[in-house]
Amino acid sequence: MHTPFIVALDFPSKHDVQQFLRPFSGTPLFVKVGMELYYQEGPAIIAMFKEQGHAVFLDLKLHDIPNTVKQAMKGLARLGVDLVNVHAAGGRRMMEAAIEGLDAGTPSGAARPRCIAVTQLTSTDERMLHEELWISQPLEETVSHYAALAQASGMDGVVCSANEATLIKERCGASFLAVTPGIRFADDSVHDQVRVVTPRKARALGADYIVIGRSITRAADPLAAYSRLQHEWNGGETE
Ligand SMILES: O=C(O)c1cc(=O)[nH]c(=O)n1[C@@H]1O[C@H](COP(=O)(O)O)[C@@H](O)[C@H]1O
Repeated sequence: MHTPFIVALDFPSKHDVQQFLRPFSGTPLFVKVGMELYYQEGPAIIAMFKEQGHAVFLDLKLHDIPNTVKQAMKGLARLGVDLVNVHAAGGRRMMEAAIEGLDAGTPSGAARPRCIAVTQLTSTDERMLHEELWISQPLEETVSHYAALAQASGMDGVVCSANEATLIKERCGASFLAVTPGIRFADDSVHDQVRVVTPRKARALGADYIVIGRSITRAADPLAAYSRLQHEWNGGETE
């Protein structure tokens, strides 16, 4: 099993990432490669992380017609990543197609990458949901509904705020993964996130994995920030 700490490597280039990772040398991490880095560096950056022994979450949040998602996932499975994602808003058939593509692209003998669905972005609040997206249900119920739809479509779990993890576990069962971004230390800036939770609270609420970017990557001492994350996840207080 991988470490529960997924570090979001939101950097513009391989050079910047290498500089950030230098103090961690020798520590196998669970890294997240998102649009910013992948669109610049492509599959080679995934191969580099795998060679260095890191687990990889390739976060491209696919959301398109079923056939396009299926064919794209076939290619992503060949990269040997551990985790990928889609937007649950793409609907049941799209999510089923994502799994079909992953099954078809996974090399024989290898494990299929796990696939999770974004319920509602952690930058979304209740007002946005109603006034901009025109979703009339309460946010928590919407997240819970999307999680149930994702599960019925064959997903391995969801991306949600840790605030919703308990609800999702009650509805979908303990083994359905809750991967939770929007993680902040109590004294951190929230930036563009809205539904934020501390590492310690995220664990108490039932998160399986926490995704954390700027609180580590922009910290004055990233290694110390990563240690603080482990400490707080394990129930420790920070002065
Ligand atoms: O799918 C994601 O990883 C994701 C979903 C979501 O709802 N919210 C969210 O913040 N993320 C990602 O998680 C990371 C959070 O980064 P920080 O806000 O810097 O900790 C970013 O790379 C986002 O793209």
